[in-house]
Amino acid sequence: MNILVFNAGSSSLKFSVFRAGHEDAEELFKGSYERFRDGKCEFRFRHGETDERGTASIAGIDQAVEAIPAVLERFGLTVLDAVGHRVVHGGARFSAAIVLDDAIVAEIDTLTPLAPLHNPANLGAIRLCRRLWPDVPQVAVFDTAFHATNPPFATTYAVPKEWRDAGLRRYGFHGTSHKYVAMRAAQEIGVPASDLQIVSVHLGNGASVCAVNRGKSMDSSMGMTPLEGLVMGTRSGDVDPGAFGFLGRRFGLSTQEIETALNNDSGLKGLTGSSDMRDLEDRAAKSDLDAQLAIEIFAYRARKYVGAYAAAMGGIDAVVFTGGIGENSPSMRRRICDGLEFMGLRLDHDRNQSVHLANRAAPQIQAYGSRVRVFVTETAEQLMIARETAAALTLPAPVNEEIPVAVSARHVHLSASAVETLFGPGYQLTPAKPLRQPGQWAAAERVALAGPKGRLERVAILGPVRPRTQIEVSRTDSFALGIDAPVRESGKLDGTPVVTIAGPAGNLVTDGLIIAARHIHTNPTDAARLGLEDGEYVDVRIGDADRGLTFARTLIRVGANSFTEMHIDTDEGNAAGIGVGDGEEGEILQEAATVRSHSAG
Ligand SMILES: Nc1ncnc2c1ncn2[C@@H]1O[C@H](COP(=O)(O)OP(=O)(O)O)[C@@H](O)[C@H]1O
Ligand SMILES: CC(=O)OP(=O)(O)O
Ligand SMILES: [Mg+2]
Repeated sequence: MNILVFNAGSSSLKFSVFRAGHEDAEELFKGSYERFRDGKCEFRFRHGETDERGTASIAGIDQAVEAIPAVLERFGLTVLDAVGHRVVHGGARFSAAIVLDDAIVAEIDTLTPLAPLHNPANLGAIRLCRRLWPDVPQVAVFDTAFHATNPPFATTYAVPKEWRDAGLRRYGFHGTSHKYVAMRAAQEIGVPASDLQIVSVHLGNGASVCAVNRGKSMDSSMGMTPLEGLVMGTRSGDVDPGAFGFLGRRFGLSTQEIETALNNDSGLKGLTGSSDMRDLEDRAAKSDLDAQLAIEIFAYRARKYVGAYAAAMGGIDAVVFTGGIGENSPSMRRRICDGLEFMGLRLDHDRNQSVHLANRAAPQIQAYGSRVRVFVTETAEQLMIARETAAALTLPAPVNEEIPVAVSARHVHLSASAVETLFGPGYQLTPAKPLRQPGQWAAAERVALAGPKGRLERVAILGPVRPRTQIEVSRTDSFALGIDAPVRESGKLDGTPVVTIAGPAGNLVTDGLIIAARHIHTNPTDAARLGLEDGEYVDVRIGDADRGLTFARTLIRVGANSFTEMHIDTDEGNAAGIGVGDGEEGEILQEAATVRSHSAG
């Protein structure tokens, strides 16, 4: 599948063409237009061995969008199967990528006032593509989506209820970038992101810092709009909202005028006349005091947020720099890190100076002995957008990961008091056969189950003892017993039916009879490798060509020491044509389901 990706930022238009297969998306072409000034801009096109740079007579991002079809034509990239668009603001409505149609485009349009520097260009690209290629599916990938996990105490402004009810809240942006670079750092460290506390520092023309706490965005410096937080190219970042009153009284400015000035004429541009960090660094080197102060303010604000997010998460393992400035300015990285030694972060100045970022490298630039790691890596917004676009459009496809499947025959887990009732006071079960889940075993003893319709003999007991007795049978078993058992997750036993367990020393009448919901046990390492999270549901394909089945809604249960294995019951095994001890394996299908259900409703 060939996917064209648009990434319109506030100062640049980046676009790529990817070939997406089962493995990953491969970037065939990468282009950019940036440094727009005096009706011109710089472009760069990379395709195979070709690397073209030059100046084009293109005045702004909207015009650059219009120029792209001709560029694609020139490079022979005319076969497109999908288009992925960066959309900066997704509001509260869009927390995942979505396939575009008229209604969705109209909804995105309503968010334009909340991202005035971005959404118009994002929509411009969407409309152009819908006009040029009406039959090619298009997907929007939102900057805000990664921050959907932010807790209410991070997203709520302390303002009147009526305003909050009307939707005044924090969202956060650059999510695609923060997600990618945090994941990239975790990969380099070799520890699942779910075990790490990472501060991601995206410094482009727009800039934000994100607290990625155990793999999830917890907070970020941008707010309801991409204006809050850091000093940016043309944006002020944090200012006292009291400024509105002052500016109204002093200059008679309207809210609209103040908003526009804070978005377009502030930040580095407001401080120096130029929004471009390269200009500022050149000028600062020539002793330009405005440029020097602007650089100091920029670094100081970023450093404050790094410290704040370490405190917010209660720890920090790594800082990752990315974005045009974060990737390319060693002096800015040094200024931000200077003074953070107190929290165990020490930079190695030589490493910081000699960063090379080809081929998605993520070099570490902390000093030996620094407790906090410091990474620099090129952001990969387009790659992420291509992946999400492919996922949103592809039916579940095997990820080539085989998971052992175990068919669990009926069994019971007993409490200590149940063991005594069934086997006599002080009785201890005899571990006879270890199970694949560490520490668990099948006992030598057996019990019988009795219901109004019938009895099941020689039912296995799995040890060790548990706080509560649980009896797991198949639907067929429940018919045999004459008891209607519910499908439940292990441990969720409230309101479950009563059954009689018969042992050599006595009978126990107890609730806890369930049909165990199918599930996959896994551990944090395997979960990270497989892209799984505790509590989520996946589809799994099992079985041979004749009777193979896809089991939908299979629960993921991550345990610190679990052996990765899927558990189904005998009815499910029979249906898929596999039996106990068959050594069958299942394939997890990609979790496109959540994304697809969005586009349906
Ligand atoms: N070599 C460099 N040194 C310092 N700053 C740089 C360098 N290269 C790019 N930048 C800065 O990166 C910023 C643009 O970042 P980028 O991520 O490309 O922008 P956008 O937010 O539009 O995607 C500009 O301020 C630019 O000056
Ligand atoms: C959200 C945002 O500010 O994006 P960019 O940095 O691309 O302008
Ligand atoms: Mg950007």
